[in-house]
Amino acid sequence: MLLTIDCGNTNTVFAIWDGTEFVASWRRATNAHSTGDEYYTWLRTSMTLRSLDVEITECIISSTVPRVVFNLRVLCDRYYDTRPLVVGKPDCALPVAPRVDAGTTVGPDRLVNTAAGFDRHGGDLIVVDFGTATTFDVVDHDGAYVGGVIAPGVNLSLEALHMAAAALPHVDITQPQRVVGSNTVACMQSGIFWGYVGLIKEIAARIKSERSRPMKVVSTGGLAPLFQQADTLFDVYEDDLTMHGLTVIHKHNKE
Ligand SMILES: Nc1ncnc2c1ncn2[C@@H]1O[C@H](COP(=O)(O)OP(=O)(O)OP(=O)(O)O)[C@@H](O)[C@H]1O
Ligand SMILES: CC(C)(CO)[C@@H](O)C(=O)NCCC(=O)O
Ligand SMILES: [K+]
Repeated sequence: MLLTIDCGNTNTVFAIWDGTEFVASWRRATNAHSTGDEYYTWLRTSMTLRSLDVEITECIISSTVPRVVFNLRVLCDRYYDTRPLVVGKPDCALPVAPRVDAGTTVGPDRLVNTAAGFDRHGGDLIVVDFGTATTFDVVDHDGAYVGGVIAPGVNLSLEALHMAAAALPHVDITQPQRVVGSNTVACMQSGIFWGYVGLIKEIAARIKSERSRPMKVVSTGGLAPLFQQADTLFDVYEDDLTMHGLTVIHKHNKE
């Protein structure tokens, strides 16, 4: 079975792919100090808790945090006796090469989302991922990643307000009933929520107009449904997009 690992700046998701479907997935905080031994004991325990007895024979990793890769490699090598594919490394081929400025290192999560989006929907796509940052990945007609947009993530924006202003509390994102907040929390939630709705609309519209063609907007990440509630911002939402992309890239390298 294949172990897929999507390591973001905030969270790392581990999932097991049996060739047809994901049989389980687990999420933990990203921590560059976690060792291979720790990952293994945690995964073993997590599997036991679900009465899962599977043999992991292959592994693919996407990591936006380079330092974490070393310990994930140790996990694969020591405990599963396999050399992992690491997205973005020269020995991990992509279905279609990105077309960006020379010397640019595209985030592996964006390359994975591109491969996943193209596999499911074909080309001319905008993939919006609500992670630590909110990214827009532009996928050309042939499936190449050709660039995009990086905006501050929703939770990061809320945290920045709290950190920078003494009188602003820590708040969670939610859809406010009204735009005009009548207390501090409601004001902050309005700024981030409606500001984000505007950001998504404006950026998607400008990408479409800059490329002068219709493009499908695919969203992923836990917060996408919250924004979709307020307005029609995306054509489709897929919570498993990044994990799907890892299986697509793995398959491409095995063919
Ligand atoms: N209403 C909500 N308010 C706050 N957080 C939410 C809400 N709904 C989902 N989430 C959180 O959104 C996160 C979505 O995870 P996702 O993998 O998309 O990004 P991330 O883990 O925050 O970032 P990264 O992938 O960059 O590490 C999860 O941590 C989930 O708990
Ligand atoms: C933008 C993030 C942080 C989103 O996870 C990640 O994709 C990244 O670190 N990217 C590197 C820069 C780039 O993609 O152009
Ligand atoms: K993510």
